[in-house]
Amino acid sequence: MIHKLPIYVSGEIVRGFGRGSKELGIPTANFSLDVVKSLPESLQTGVYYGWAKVNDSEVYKMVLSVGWNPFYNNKEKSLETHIMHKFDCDLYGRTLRICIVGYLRPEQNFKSLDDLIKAIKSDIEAAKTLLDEAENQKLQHAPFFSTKH
Ligand SMILES: Cc1cc2nc3c(=O)[nH]c(=O)nc-3n(C[C@H](O)[C@H](O)[C@H](O)COP(=O)(O)O)c2cc1C
Ligand SMILES: Nc1ncnc2c1ncn2[C@@H]1O[C@H](COP(=O)(O)OP(=O)(O)O)[C@@H](O)[C@H]1O
Ligand SMILES: [Mg+2]
Repeated sequence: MIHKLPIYVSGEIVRGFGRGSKELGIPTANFSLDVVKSLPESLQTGVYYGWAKVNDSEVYKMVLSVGWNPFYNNKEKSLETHIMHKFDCDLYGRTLRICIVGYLRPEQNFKSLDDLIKAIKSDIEAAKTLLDEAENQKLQHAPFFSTKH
């Protein structure tokens, strides 16, 4: 069964393997294992799009990867958000809030790093367009993003 969307998740940004920026050129803000374990069982692994906010920033578009990163064969499930905004410094320790709006595709293995990068870039383009739809635009104004913490 596919979990009903949107769902809202928040938590501290922690360190991953450092591959996102160095190997892919696409940084992903990782949540802790505690947050990953708190996800509903029925949220299937794969690639999603939605909205993201870091501490009291604006709300930005994002793409999200949920799973074991088959290309790297990770041992722990991860929940990683690429925020579509250029930040001047790193975000470790800050609070990330995300609204998961829609599903794009299952996680895949790829023949080369270049193919993985191409797939993620195409996810980013798809997410940009989908998030411009009126129904999805509304979600960036959800009360979840405006409450103080
Ligand atoms: C939009 C998006 C799609 C992704 N799709 C895949 C995928 O299909 N297969 C895969 O192995 N990893 C996928 N990843 C995860 C990357 O492999 C991962 O972000 C990278 O290894 C960085 O990990 P790190 O945060 O531990 O450094 C995706 C990441 C993003 C942001
Ligand atoms: N646009 C962005 N989206 C996500 N993380 C970003 C972004 N810009 C800078 N960062 C920083 O880069 C880190 C992610 O890079 P990455 O190489 O995936 O490292 P890690 O493996 O520690 O998650 C984030 O934790 C954050 O501190
Ligand atoms: Mg990361």
